[in-house]
Amino acid sequence: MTETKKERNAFARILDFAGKRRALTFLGCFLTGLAMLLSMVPYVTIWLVVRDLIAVAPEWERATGVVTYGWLAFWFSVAGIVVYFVGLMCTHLAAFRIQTNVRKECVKRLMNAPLGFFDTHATGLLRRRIDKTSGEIEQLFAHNMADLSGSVVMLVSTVVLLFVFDWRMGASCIVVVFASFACLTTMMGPSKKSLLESYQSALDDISKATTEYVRGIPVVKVFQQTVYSIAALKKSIDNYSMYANRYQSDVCEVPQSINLSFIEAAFVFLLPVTALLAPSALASGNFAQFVSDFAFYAIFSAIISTALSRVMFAAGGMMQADDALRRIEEVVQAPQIVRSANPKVPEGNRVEFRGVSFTYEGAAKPALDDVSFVAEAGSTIALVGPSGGGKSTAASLIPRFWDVDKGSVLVGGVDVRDVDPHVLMDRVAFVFQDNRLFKTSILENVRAARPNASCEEVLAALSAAQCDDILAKLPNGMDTVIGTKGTYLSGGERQRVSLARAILKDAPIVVLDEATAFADPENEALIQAALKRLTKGRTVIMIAHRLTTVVNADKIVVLDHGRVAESGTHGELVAGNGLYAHMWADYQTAVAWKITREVA
Ligand SMILES: Nc1ncnc2c1ncn2[C@@H]1O[C@H](COP(=O)(O)OP(=O)(O)OP(=O)(O)O)[C@@H](O)[C@H]1O
Repeated sequence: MTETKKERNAFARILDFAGKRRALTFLGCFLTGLAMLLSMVPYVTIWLVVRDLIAVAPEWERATGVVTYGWLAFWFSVAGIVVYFVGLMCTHLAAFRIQTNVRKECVKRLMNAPLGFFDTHATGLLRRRIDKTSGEIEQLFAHNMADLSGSVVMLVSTVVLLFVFDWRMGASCIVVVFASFACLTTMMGPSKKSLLESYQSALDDISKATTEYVRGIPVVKVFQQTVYSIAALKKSIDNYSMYANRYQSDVCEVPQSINLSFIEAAFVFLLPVTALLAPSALASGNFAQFVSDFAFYAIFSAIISTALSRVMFAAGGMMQADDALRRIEEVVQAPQIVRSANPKVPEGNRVEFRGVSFTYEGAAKPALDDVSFVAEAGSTIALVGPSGGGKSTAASLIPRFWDVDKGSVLVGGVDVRDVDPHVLMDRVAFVFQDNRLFKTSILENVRAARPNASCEEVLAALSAAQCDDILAKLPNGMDTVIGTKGTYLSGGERQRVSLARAILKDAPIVVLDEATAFADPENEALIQAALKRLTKGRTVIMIAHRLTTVVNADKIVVLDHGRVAESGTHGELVAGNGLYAHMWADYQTAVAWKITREVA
């Protein structure tokens, strides 16, 4: 019951995207229904011609109405086509608006979704959903609904007409309607619906597995894992193939073939009944009338077949479209960054975590549990700790990639949830571990941080980020498009370009997540110089595994299992002989071992 209500709401919600054209959907359905009625008139006129001919046989010249019937058939056919065309125009106009608005809404929702949402929702899959599903929705509102309403009108009016002359012959034709509806119900029952859902999910999985496989090809080649690496992809293909086969046989082949057999057999049901009734018609002397009635039912049995197959295909289309509606709803209902009704402006650039707890959706344990620390304005605070301790999670809560479950993250004394998202984004620059550069020029990549920056300002930022050597070796300097014609950047080079982006942004708070992660020694020196330039006079929250980069931090916060294990300066923590002191000792040993090996 609740499910039906929910489904209806999904349909109504998507229909809302038609805006002022909403009424066109209904008008279009009405007109296609009317067109079906008009298109049935020629069948009636055919029967009228047959009836008149039977009545005057063999004096055919007395059948004077034939020409009139011919014209009637012609004009009603034309009217039917015109009205159908206008009806489809209406549904298409509404469907195009729905499709455009659904796409716009999806993009808007995704733009406003917390960045963390994209960690759990593959972007390729989201794109596929928006592209494919909005196409299916267009199909639903432009064709399926119109077809279904037209077909239902055709079916209902045929059934009514069937009882006009002889209810017994009519009933013999109706048998097929019941039998076909039984098949339709089987086709569209709850189990088939869940089969369709599983089939669509298997399709999504295959797309995800293929992307992962293609992405992982370098790793596969390096580790010679050709057999194992394809296992996940093969599993998803097998799974898809299993559902595709079941969908084909359970939903498509069996019920459809049974249904089609019934449809084709519509005429056959009529024959035995006619044979049974014929003797009494002969005896009563009304045989001519009886034959003309038979002609009527013979003609309308054919229409019933057409109407039923139309309903069947339209209903199948509706079932698929229904599934598409649910899929797009997931995007349309993507979580949104909640904007405060009364946003406050942060005063200063102090960052504070106050009793922060956060659990990822579906995770058993919190990633952060009652975490508190302060980064004073203009100071550098380092987050260190074992892998999985919660460093990246803590960093991602500052620009609201996620919102906290408990406690608060404050910037300039204001809870980040009370700051306008644009103001917050202007205040915080985030340098990711895995730097994402667009496939465009270096100029545009850097300018993404401040679209109105001049070329000189971009050049100055690139220079401050130690990118002069990169520009010098590229054919068109900063106008070179990255990723084309052999212009690929190394991990360290990409890192420096993204640091230039952060420098250009000129935000007073900088969050650095593993900024030197991909650097070789030569690049690391350059990155350190760029970082020095970027972090000067700003509040810096940095995550680093190389402990040498955090030695000079004003404060080091050690996160372990989502809790603050200890905090203090490097000297204080080493003296404290706690977790950090052990990590430092291990790090020293590792460095000494590396140097020894290099010297040897
Ligand atoms: N998107 C996610 N969904 C569910 N759990 C997650 C997600 N991201 C991280 N986690 C979990 O949250 C915990 C903290 O992870 P986080 O990445 O913040 O740790 P970290 O200290 O930065 O680790 P590392 O040093 O390895 O990068 C881990 O247990 C991790 O498995």
